[in-house]
Amino acid sequence: QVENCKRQWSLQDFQIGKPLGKGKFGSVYLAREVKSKYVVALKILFKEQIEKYRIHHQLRREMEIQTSLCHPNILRLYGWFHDNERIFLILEYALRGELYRELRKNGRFSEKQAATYIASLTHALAYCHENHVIHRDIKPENLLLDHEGRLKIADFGWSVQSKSKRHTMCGTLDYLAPEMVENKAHDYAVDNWTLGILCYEFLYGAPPFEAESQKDTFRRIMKVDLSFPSTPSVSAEAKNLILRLLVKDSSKRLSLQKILEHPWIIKNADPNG
Ligand SMILES: Cn1ncc2ncnc(NCCc3cnc(NC(=O)Nc4cccc(C(F)(F)F)c4)s3)c21
Repeated sequence: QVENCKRQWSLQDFQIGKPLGKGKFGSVYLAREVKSKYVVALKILFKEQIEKYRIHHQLRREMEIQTSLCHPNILRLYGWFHDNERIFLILEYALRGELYRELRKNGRFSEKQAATYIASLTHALAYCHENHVIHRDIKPENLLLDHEGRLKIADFGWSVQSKSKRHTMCGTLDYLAPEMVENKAHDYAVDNWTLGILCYEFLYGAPPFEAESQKDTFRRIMKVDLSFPSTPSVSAEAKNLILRLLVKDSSKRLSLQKILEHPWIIKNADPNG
């Protein structure tokens, strides 16, 4: 009979390899599906943690969202399974790991590399927004690189399927848009703000509103207290793009389409991602 496409996976189907990373709710391991020898990443979450923090609805939403998204710059969630105490996410394996390790290693990226990453992110976010998904938690830790150095957005644990405005407070401090900091209703434009934050961080090596305390970072975000250090020297076009994204009024932020048409992106981004 025809093999049912949504076959039930179990731990016996996989050989577990080296740990790839540790998260708050569980760890990720390299793994290989025994029959096909296909290499994946296996994220292991503990049910008792998921229940304790009452986030099972988020996990269900992530499954729905992630299994419906298919884009070269979005890390695939192939499926999932569970046993008595754990939930396993079967994920696409990104061989070159977390982008922020590259960023910390190099200090910062060249304008060509930064523009290529921003263009890939913009394509992925445009695809998400077309599918009514706001990621809301785009930060270097959630960006992975595959074997060709292509950027993959991962961890939709905080994303939402949104047709209306959202209120949930989430995400790390440095990347929060003003309307999220004020816990106001927010929409897709929060991801545009975050692109501005990341563009700055890729070029200067640190996010623009970094401060000693959370309070100071909040204050700097609310004031859009942005300054460009004299070193490293960054092109005027790059600064122009950052200034067009880090705008407090979310309706005035450059649209994803306009980012792809921006002179700095046209001039510097590698079209092959
Ligand atoms: C480090 N690394 N290196 C190579 C590599 N290749 C692939 N993946 C890696 N890492 C895993 C990336 C992730 C993708 N999707 C995730 N999803 C998630 O973590 N979801 C999640 C977690 C906790 C709570 C909730 C809940 F309940 F709130 F919804 C949801 S994590 C890799």
